[in-house]
Amino acid sequence: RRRNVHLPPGPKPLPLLGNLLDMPKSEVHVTFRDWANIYGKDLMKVEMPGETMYVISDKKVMVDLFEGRSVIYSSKPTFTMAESSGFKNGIPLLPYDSRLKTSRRLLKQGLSPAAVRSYYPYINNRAALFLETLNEKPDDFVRHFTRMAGHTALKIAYGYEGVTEDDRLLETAIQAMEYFATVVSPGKWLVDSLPILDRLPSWFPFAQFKRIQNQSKPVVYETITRPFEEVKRHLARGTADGSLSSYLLQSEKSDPELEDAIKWAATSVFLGQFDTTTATLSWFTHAMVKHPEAQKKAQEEIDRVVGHDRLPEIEDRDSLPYVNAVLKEIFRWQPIIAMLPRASSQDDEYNGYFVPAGTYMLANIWAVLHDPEVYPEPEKFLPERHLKEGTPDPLDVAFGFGRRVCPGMQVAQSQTFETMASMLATFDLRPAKDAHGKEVMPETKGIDSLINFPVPFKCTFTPRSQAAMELVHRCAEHARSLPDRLERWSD
Ligand code: HEM
Repeated sequence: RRRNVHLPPGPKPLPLLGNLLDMPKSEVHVTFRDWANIYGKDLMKVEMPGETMYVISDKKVMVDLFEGRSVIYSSKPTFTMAESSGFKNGIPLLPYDSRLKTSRRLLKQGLSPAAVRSYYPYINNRAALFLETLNEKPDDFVRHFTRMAGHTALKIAYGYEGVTEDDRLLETAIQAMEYFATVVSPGKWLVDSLPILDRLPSWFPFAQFKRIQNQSKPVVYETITRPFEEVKRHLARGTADGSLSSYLLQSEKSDPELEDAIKWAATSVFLGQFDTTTATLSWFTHAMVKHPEAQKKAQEEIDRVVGHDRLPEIEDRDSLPYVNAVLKEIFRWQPIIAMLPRASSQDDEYNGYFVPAGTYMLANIWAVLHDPEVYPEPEKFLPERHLKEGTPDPLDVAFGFGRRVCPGMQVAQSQTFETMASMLATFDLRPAKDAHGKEVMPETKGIDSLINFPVPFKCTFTPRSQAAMELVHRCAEHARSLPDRLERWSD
């Protein structure tokens, strides 16, 4: 019926196996970029057993489809493995249906610009407490990032206090996130391409995936239910503060389905925040250790603009263009989500190519952010490129597009900016030394997972001065003395 309409080009598939044998073990986004340079950046067809993927490596096509034709391209592929592991109602996995639209509406209210501004004082204070723990136990810096982001996420989502060293809620959530990263792994689980396998009993030989599902479910259930029930108890007693879930429970009409959507909206804030923030701040630390010249420039800017009598705050972002350029370059150089999965929900045609309903669309945002024609020498960490007029803003790509754009992007940018600027104001970040006193530069390599973390590395955090540490203690003391309530700002 469709004359002059073709399927997109791609590497030659084998019968049944498709391109499975051509797939690399790691850094799939790099291989897809290389293939796109041969077969086409707009749409490229990659065949997997039971699934045909269209890979997009061009920003204009992403914008055309995900924003211009968002009614067709805002759905998600079915992740059977993740759904049966307890994440069925998780917002990132929802198809584009009425449940998703309700969830996005709730998140829009809960993370509105005014709501996010109401979190600023809390995020600023958390940074001061973080710096104090960093000074006490510098080797545990990644763990401190996770606890700071986890604490902030619990506060925003539930108004929850008291994350202590052995806090079960945070530990359970970390476990849930680990399960999420395992079970949402495009191409890893045969059951995603052959959903009928999901009916196998867990005792069945080779049904290891069923056992993972059974282990994940109670962990996910506890993560979504326990803090939410606590909020409802606080609301009944009149002691709840302005957290996202207490605000939504009060402002929305009482209805079990809506309550379930609020519960999952709060969970998605909680789970959406701490791994992404930890990974971004880990790459920032890595970049500063390897690029002392960029670190020095950022510190000079902070010293000049903010001075030495206070810590930088989120509100200083516009006055610190170089630090802001460092932030942009981190999100460009090491996007923590390299590829975005989407699905088309009806037949379509683009640039002469046929896109059948239900096609698995994969946006290679890493390829866009590493395009040498847009970002010369893309492998290099060069914050200066963002100070040049006309350089496309990587933040427009790193947080996704259209109706599925990351709803937490303002929170994410606020917390990462505040933490980066405060660390630079008070510490020098340097490579660790070996037994002979020689500096050991960390290798720039990501671990192979859903979220792009750097491989573990060592470094040192040296206080920039005695006065800087006194400032940290003063600010941390002040943060501890404040009432820990979130007061909601009105829109
Ligand atoms: C460092 C930071 C972060 C990055 C780089 C990031 C990036 C992304 C990306 C690329 C998407 C997919 C967008 C798309 O498909 O077009 C996404 C979705 C999402 N993010 Fe984030 N994110 C970050 C932090 C956060 C935070 C702090 C929250 C919560 C407060 C959050 C909540 C979510 C949720 C709920 C979704 C699913 C939205 C949907 O499917 O409709 N993220 N994020």
